[in-house]
Amino acid sequence: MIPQKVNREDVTLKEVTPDQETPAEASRMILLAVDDDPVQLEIIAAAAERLEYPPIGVVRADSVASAREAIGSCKPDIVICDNFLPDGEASAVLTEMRHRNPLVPVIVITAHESVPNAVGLIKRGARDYLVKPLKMAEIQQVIAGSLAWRSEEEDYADLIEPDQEGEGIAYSASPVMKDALRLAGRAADSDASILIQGESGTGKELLARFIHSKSARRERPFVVVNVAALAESLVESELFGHRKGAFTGAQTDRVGFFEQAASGTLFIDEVAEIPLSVQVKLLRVLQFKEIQRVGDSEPRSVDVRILAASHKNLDEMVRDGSFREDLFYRINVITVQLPPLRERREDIPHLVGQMIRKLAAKNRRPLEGITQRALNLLVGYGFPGNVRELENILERAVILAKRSLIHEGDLPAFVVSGSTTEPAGDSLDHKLNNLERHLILEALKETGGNQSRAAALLKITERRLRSRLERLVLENPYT
Ligand SMILES: Nc1ncnc2c1ncn2[C@@H]1O[C@H](COP(=O)(O)OP(=O)(O)OP(=O)(O)O)[C@@H](O)[C@H]1O
Repeated sequence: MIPQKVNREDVTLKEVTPDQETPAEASRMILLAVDDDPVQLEIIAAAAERLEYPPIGVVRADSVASAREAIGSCKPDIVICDNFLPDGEASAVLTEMRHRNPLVPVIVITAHESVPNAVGLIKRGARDYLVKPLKMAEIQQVIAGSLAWRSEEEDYADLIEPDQEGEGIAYSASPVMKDALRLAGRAADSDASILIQGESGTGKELLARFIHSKSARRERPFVVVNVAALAESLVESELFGHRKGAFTGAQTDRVGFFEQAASGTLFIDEVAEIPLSVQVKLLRVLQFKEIQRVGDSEPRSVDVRILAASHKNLDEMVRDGSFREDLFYRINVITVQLPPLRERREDIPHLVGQMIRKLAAKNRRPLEGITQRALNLLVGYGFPGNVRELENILERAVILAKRSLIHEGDLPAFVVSGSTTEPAGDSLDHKLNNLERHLILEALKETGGNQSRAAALLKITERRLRSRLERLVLENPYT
């Protein structure tokens, strides 16, 4: 069975003014029912649809494969899945759901004799189980219980506590992130150089500021230099300064970043971009704590703590000779690896809360929070641009929102239909895919989902548009 697509018209709020909006409309949910027995599917659907609150749209699937597809395309808020399916077991559906969005409750249907098996699944993250033969009242109870559990866990509007400033590193529940923060906190007070690695937008600069603020140098300057933003020929003079007349264009003496950071911390962002010829000079600075301005014959002593960051794999660069091994060991006394956001999805609700508060204040918008459905879509999105991308998406939503909560319709189309759960966000191919996805979705939105007109807008044939949609694992969310 091809997972039956829920009609987004049914589940998306359209133009609803704050006065018209009821709490029920604000939190319309999607239930994915997975069973190869059509009778059981009907019982689940009837039970769900008869629940008065919250209103639920039901998507049906009859195999692991079609459930996987539906999880990707329909972004369920709750899953009820039979333990045994023709092509596999509920555990496969549970794994897929937890990978895509660990906050979505999964309920397993089991025969009486297989209850121990279902209990095993609960240990692996399933929310509850239902024993056959299914009874409407029990299904409704389990659904209501699971969703109540969700709102207890994630009372999103309340995440925005009045006394939170919304600045700084957000609280994290992710074990990997906690380890990274613990390590950074322990190393902060030493003078050791720290290398912060992580994809773009994972918070490397924010972490560097955190380390500085926890160090004995906190009252001294924190200076940031982004090497990628400097012309290659100027990296040396920007870092170390220059004397008047040292080269064409050096009209005055200039203090470099090292001297600006005297007694404080210098954060060298995109350290991998330092040309080899300057790397050897940086190594000398770290060894002897002396810098030499370009055009100067005398070295000057400097006392600076170095924090460096890169989204590139410096190990690999050392191996291929584009980064000096001795410099690598100097700047890498301690390495803190920041995980991509898609690997710590459990932190998204809290980040969202903190950011909405900050952005609402910044943009002077009376925003109170986000609907459960909209948050659910964010948790399920891939975030190739990590926390920075989340912040950009929320800023747009805060500005667009017509009501006191951010709704699904305030999120960009690529989040709603999002298929960016693919790995690694840094390659050119990945970025191009995202751009293409974005442009296609914009065209589809503009034409109300009409593919032939969207293709005309994009100046490609409809056939080509269809093949693009397929290649990008994208479906037309406006049909
Ligand atoms: N853990 C976090 N808590 C709250 N905000 C965060 C967190 N991580 C990142 N941000 C926010 O996301 C944005 C990007 O963070 P930052 O500039 O530190 O990332 P980066 O890894 O240095 O990016 P790049 O590699 O592109 O320089 C910033 O606005 C920052 O405040």
